[in-house]
Amino acid sequence: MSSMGDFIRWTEQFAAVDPERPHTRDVRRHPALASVLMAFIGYHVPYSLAAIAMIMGFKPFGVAPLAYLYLFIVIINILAYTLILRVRRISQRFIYWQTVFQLAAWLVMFTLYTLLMAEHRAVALVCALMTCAFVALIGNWKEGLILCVSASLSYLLAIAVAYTWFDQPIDVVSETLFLGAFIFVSLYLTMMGSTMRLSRDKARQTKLSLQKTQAELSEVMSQLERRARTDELTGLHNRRHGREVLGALQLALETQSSAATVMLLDIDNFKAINDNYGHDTGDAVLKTVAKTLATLKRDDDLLARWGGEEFLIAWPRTALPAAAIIADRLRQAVEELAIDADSARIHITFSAGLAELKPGASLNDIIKKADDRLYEAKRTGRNRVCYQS
Ligand SMILES: Nc1nc2c(ncn2[C@@H]2O[C@H](COP(=O)(O)OP(=O)(O)OP(=O)(O)O)[C@@H](O)[C@H]2O)c(=O)[nH]1
Repeated sequence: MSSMGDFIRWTEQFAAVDPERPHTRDVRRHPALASVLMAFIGYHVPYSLAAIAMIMGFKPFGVAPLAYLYLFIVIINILAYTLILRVRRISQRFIYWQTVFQLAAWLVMFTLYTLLMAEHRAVALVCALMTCAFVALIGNWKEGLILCVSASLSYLLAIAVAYTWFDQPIDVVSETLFLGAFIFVSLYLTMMGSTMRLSRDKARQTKLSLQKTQAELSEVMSQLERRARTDELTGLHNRRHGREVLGALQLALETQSSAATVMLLDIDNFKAINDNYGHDTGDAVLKTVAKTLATLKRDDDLLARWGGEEFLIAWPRTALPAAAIIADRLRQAVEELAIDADSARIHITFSAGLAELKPGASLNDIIKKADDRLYEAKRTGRNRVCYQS
């Protein structure tokens, strides 16, 4: 872990609600109970244990173990507050409850240490300062201020109790200086922490909105890309994308020993449909033909709208004679269509030309060959498939 940020992120992940088991660590339903537990884990238990240990005379190395213990307590507080940071986003009520228990904890802590071990009062205050600083970093200035004021008041109260009822000697000047320094530094840290938090939140916000914009942008890009490859009317591949797929198919033939065939088909007398029934009916006919061809094709067959009332089909792993059989089946399927238009039923046919897709040959030449055969089919009576065997 290289920095405090990494540490916070790690503990946030640690404290994150498990989406598979949302009830775990989800304190939304019981903020008060969760807050009591948190306060006990964070304050009362370690402070009480420390106090009990020292009351029982656990001072094998003088003051040093006490300092380590404080350090341990501060680490636990940091973890507890990191959990709060997580929970804050869920329940604002939680943080209020937490603050109430913090006030109680300060009172218990200062009173205990001031009464039992006056010489360690300063250590307690330094730990309070560290906790304040951490709260300021993850919380907001209000919480930092509440902590700072409550710590100062607890300190004053503890001194008053020690002086009045326990006859402890009090050095007013040094106590005042120490408390003044505490208030000054903790307020400074609080303000600094809140500024840091604000800018961190802002950076997080900016990052989120950037990520959102990026996601929207890539969605628009993929939509545009899809549109650039698709024919709007029929939903089939358009000519540009069809050509690309055809090129790839031809390239693949160089390493395969199989054959592939291309077919260009053109709906017969389509102009008459437009003229007699209108452009919308013409569009509907195109869509019906496209749908019929699409339902009869295999997954890796290429079907594209080549332009106007012209379509291109390419069959991989299919030699010319086999393709001719498939083409004729398609021709029959389209011939059997009955498309409703106004009060009439439209019957259509298509003419088609086939050409073998050969590796190394020019794609334009191959398409031209299929086109020549298509016009041969038109010339020789339409509703037929022509190819050069
Ligand atoms: N409704 C509609 N018509 C289109 C579309 N694209 C092209 N056309 C029309 O298709 C007709 C094609 O007519 P022609 O090229 O003369 O061919 P044809 O009438 O099919 O005659 P043959 O091909 O010789 O059988 C033209 O009237 C075009 O305007 C389209 O997207 N929708």
